[in-house]
Amino acid sequence: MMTAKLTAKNVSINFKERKLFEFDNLSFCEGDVIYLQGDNGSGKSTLMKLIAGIIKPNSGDVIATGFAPKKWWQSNSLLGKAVYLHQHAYLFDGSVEYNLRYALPKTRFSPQELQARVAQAIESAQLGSLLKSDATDLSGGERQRLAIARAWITQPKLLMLDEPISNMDKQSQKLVLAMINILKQEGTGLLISSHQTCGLTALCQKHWHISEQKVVESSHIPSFEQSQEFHYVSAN
Ligand SMILES: Nc1ncnc2c1ncn2[C@@H]1O[C@H](COP(=O)(O)OP(=O)(O)OP(=O)(O)O)[C@@H](O)[C@H]1O
Repeated sequence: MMTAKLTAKNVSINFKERKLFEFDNLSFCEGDVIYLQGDNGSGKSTLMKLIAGIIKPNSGDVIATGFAPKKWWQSNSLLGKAVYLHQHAYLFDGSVEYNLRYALPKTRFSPQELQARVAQAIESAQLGSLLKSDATDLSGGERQRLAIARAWITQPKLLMLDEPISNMDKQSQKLVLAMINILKQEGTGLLISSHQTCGLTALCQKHWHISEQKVVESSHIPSFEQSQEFHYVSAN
């Protein structure tokens, strides 16, 4: 099977008169684990929405290759090719269990495999005691764990996680890190945004940095320890 890949070329994004960022060529494909870094407001979420097909660039294109062709009656848009997990997780009205089981990928897994995957997600995200709770009653960190567990079950080819562990305590961060690590091992392409380095960024192999209105790619991942020290100093 061909590798699923999204390539964005000659992109520029403006909001009214203000240029947010531009770049010549970036691609995101299965197997990639990319750390997307940038200050608050630099455009990390906007870049993810562009790749997800939620917004269109002012100039440039995003091209998808390696995906199954759509049926003739379906529009061949970018939407749905890469899953975008919003910073503030969107959940459905209903219980945690309903949220986990909603729209499961019945074509990719057998019913037994799916059952096992759901059970593993509940265990990994420690949602067992919350299954019957209303998703709207969850705490912020629990909601994020649920949203990630749901994405984990579906094992998308490409997954974008927008600040996935912000506002999480250490224990929740550890759970999420372990789930994301499994997706990495399964070959899911991951694009992970964070304004600061964290345990997650240590999993990454590529670095996209939005700085001075440009998105720059490199293979150098800023180290986690260094930045902890930096934050310690800057907090005082
Ligand atoms: N639809 C829009 N119309 C106008 N301005 C927008 C729109 N979407 C985003 N912006 C602006 O673009 C800038 C970048 O927003 P974005 O959410 O992409 O940043 P970010 O890097 O993800 O920030 P943070 O780290 O704070 O989440 C912000 O100043 C925001 O106000």
